[in-house]
Amino acid sequence: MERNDFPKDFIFGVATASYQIEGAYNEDGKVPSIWDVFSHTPGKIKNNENGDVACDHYHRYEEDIKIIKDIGFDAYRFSISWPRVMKNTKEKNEKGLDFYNKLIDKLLENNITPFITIYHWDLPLFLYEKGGWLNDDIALYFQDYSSILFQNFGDRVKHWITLNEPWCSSFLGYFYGIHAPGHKNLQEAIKTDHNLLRAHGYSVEAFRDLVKDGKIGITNVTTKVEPADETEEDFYVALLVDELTNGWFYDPIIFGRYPENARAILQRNGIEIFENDMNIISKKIDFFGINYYTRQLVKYAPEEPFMFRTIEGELEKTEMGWEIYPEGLYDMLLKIYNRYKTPLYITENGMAGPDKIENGKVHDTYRINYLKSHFENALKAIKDGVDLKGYFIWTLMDNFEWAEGYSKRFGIVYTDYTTQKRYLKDSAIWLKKFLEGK
Ligand SMILES: OC[C@@H]1[C@@H](O)[C@H](O)[C@@H](O)c2nc(CNc3ccccc3)cn21
Repeated sequence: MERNDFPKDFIFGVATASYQIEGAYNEDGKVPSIWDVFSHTPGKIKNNENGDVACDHYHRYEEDIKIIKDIGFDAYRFSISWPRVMKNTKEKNEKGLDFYNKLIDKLLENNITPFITIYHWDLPLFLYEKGGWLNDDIALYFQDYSSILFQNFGDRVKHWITLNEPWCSSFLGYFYGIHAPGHKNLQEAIKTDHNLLRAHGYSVEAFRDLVKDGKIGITNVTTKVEPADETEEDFYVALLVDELTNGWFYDPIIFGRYPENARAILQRNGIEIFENDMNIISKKIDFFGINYYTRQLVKYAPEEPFMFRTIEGELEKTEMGWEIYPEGLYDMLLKIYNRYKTPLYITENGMAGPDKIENGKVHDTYRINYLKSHFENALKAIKDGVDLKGYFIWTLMDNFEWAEGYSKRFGIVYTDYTTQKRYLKDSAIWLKKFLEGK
């Protein structure tokens, strides 16, 4: 497989997120986020690490852009830190806007197309203190914030993603409690997800007025859900879990309603489902972003509240314990495209590996094999009719991996956190050769 096997205008990119790489957590007027508070709370993050410094990208962005350029990527997906550009619900932080203006200009100078993610989990504390995603007003606060970004960057940035993975913000942040703000309440998860989708819709509405020649979408985590065994019961719960983890975040945006089986089982468990603003939520988008990593195997378990439990699979796993399952990428690209008939980008795909540095080298052959096999499945999907426009690798450099702190390395570039030096791993060198084949 070569780069030229992909369509001529196919985009290969690399992705990061503000809280995971920037550091400078309290510099130049940036106010706290819920992740600053969560990571400063003892016991929440492995080894009690935090994003105060991270990869110090706030001060090293020029060097990092040089690396992106050197590897040969067409595009770079990054997120804006809401608390870095807004001091409160009304006042902008000009120094924060300046940082992103310099970043965007440097990217364009290097002929790298910027893709902006408006929200990648770092909610300003001043909004959390007003109820955060539980407060219905947040949708309009998000529209105001989005509009400021569109007005400041929309002249140069034409590809926008409203939210990164509302499933994570709502279910990890408000039900499982392993992400900020660490709540454990299913009704809150359902409520926050509805407000996240409302915020998405209001942002799209503003975008159509402010960036008329731009494209906007939303990124969903997209996991292949499979029955653990070939029994009717396992097939049923697989359908149910697919609706709860995938359909719940895709269907409202295209069909203006939540998937019915998941809805029914939530209501049977006394959960209130929300209907308001479905006309806003389903405002037409230009693409879906798919974050694909692995599959989820489920087993019928009537004793469980939602009749299923997740089973550990037998396939080779990454350092996150996630099975390596490239065929699942093909399956989900076909499923999502054929159901929603909306252009797609893979906005994240990658793996955490047992990366060890020796004499400045990291021999991550496993990551080369991972990327190769997932590229092959993406290409197969294109050949089978999926309108797949691009593929962003997660991630540029090792960074703050949320609850895992710095213990998990997803980068194609190795970060030495004591010196802040960056080292191209073998996977980056392989990609450089692959991308040269243009
Ligand atoms: O975990 C790797 C990346 C993470 O660093 C990104 O910020 C985030 O967008 C992201 N989403 C997934 C897939 N979803 C997920 C599942 C379980 C825990 C955390 C994320 C993986 N990743």
